[in-house]
Amino acid sequence: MASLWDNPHVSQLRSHAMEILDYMRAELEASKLGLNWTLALIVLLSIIPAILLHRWWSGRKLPPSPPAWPILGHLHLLGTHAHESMAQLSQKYGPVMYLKLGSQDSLIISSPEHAKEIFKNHDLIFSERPKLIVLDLLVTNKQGISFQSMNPSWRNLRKIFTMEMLSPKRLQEWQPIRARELNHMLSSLFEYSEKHPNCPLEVKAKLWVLTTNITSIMLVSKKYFSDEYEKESDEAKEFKYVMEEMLHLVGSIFPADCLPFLKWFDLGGFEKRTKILYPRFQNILTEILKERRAKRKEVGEAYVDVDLVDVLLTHQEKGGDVPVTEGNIRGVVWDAFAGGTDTQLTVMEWVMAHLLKDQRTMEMVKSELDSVVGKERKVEESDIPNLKFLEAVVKETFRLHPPVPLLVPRESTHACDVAGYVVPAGTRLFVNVYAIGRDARVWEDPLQFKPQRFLDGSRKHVDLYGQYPELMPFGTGRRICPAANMGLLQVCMFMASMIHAFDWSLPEGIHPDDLDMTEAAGITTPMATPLQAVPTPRLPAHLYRLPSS
Ligand code: HEM
Repeated sequence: MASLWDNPHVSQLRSHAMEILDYMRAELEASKLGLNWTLALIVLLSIIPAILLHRWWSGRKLPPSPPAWPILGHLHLLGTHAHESMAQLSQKYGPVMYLKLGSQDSLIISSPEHAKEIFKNHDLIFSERPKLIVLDLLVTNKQGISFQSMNPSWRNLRKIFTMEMLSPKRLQEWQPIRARELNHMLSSLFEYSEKHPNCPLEVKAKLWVLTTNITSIMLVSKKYFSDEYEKESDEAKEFKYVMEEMLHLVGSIFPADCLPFLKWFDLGGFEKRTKILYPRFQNILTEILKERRAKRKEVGEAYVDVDLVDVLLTHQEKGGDVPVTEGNIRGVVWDAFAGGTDTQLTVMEWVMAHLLKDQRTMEMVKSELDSVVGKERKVEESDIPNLKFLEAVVKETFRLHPPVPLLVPRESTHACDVAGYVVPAGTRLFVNVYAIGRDARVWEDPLQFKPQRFLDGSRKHVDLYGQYPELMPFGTGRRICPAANMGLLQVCMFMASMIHAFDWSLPEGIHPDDLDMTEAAGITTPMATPLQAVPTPRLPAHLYRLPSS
């Protein structure tokens, strides 16, 4: 980071002050004034540069900003979809924009160049997460990875999480679980299509069962869900309710976060809901940990870790310089459930919607699948690197519908310079990857769904791992999503399997042009109207049978 003294104005001021000081010293010696006078003058003269420096710093400009209202600042300019409002405002006020959200200073970045500048020059300054009321209430969430400060505990947990859940070796070890659960879903879709030919189903609901089961098996070796909600156990229903409500609350803007004086009023009842929910969430985790500890005790030394909770418990037992606490374990379990479900579901629902809207592209995906996989077997994970067109479809969907459109907000720990503007300490950073993905300066025909752009031309090499600021749905820098590899693998694998095994069509009477492509409001952006589609099997019937049946 450039030091303040590197700035030409500052160093000029400094050398003037030094010259004056030298001159005064010489004069003092010549006039033989007393020591007290000398000291007083030195103190006085050292204050002058500080005052000048302060004036210079405070005279520098904040980034451009719309006219603000008293108290509300710019809050009134944000609609239900903050990323869309911010994208529109930045058309007028530029890609580096300052908003005052109530009392909260906020920096909105909407261009790849400035996103790159921030993460290249100031990633460390912007690596803290904001202190939100919801996190004070959901105490353990702050002790996991996503919302913890950048301290040794965060580093340790991120390392354990990456090595023990997401390393290539681990991903390979979990493969049979993904395959088994995926087969369950394909088989249940087949049964459904036999029993209810030409009847639509909610695509996301099916994918929810699949992704949540896989996540919960990896975390706690537990499969909570079956295909029919009515048949769910009370435990599964409670789990589903608590997770959905928690995600909703974490993604909501509590009015008092922007206007602290509202803390006494709990507008919208968010605090009350959070306080009721938290013990229910803790009860679920307490049960999981109680069962697991009992099992570990029963088996004794011969016990082998089978999932992430086990790994964390082992680290806890071992102790070490950076201990893993009970709160850390609960926090990481929450991170994986929250981070790992809605994000993937959102992008998969949009992939299906775009392909149903654009049947020509759907046919191209199928034709690639038929040539790489054929119709005599199901898709396997080893096929994924060969499905280049599908990969382009997934990238194009991430471009138009990044599941976390403003990334997870960060907050600056020190003042810094961005694009020549001053950004005070404590400023909240929103990188609008939604706006960047639709920027006409960056993308040709930005609003059109054109996967080919990733197969030829200048975007051919763009990947999703945080190296290309024009496309970074997983974020970048120190806080980049640690599970991007797993998320992408699952999205590609599930989409490939669903499209390979079934012909999908829109419900009768819905024309592709009439499909509602609006986004729901929230921290993630699924379709406002959940996608309904009709599956028709396209493989030989025996391929849908489960091995045991
Ligand atoms: C399509 C799938 C996914 C998307 C689009 C996504 C997106 C993101 C984004 C945008 C961030 C914030 C990055 C930043 O601040 O720069 C993030 C952080 C995180 N994600 Fe993901 N994610 C996905 C899947 C997952 C999965 C499957 C898991 C876990 C099983 C996960 C766990 C996390 C965690 C723990 C963090 C916090 C990292 C930190 O603060 O150090 N994510 N993710």
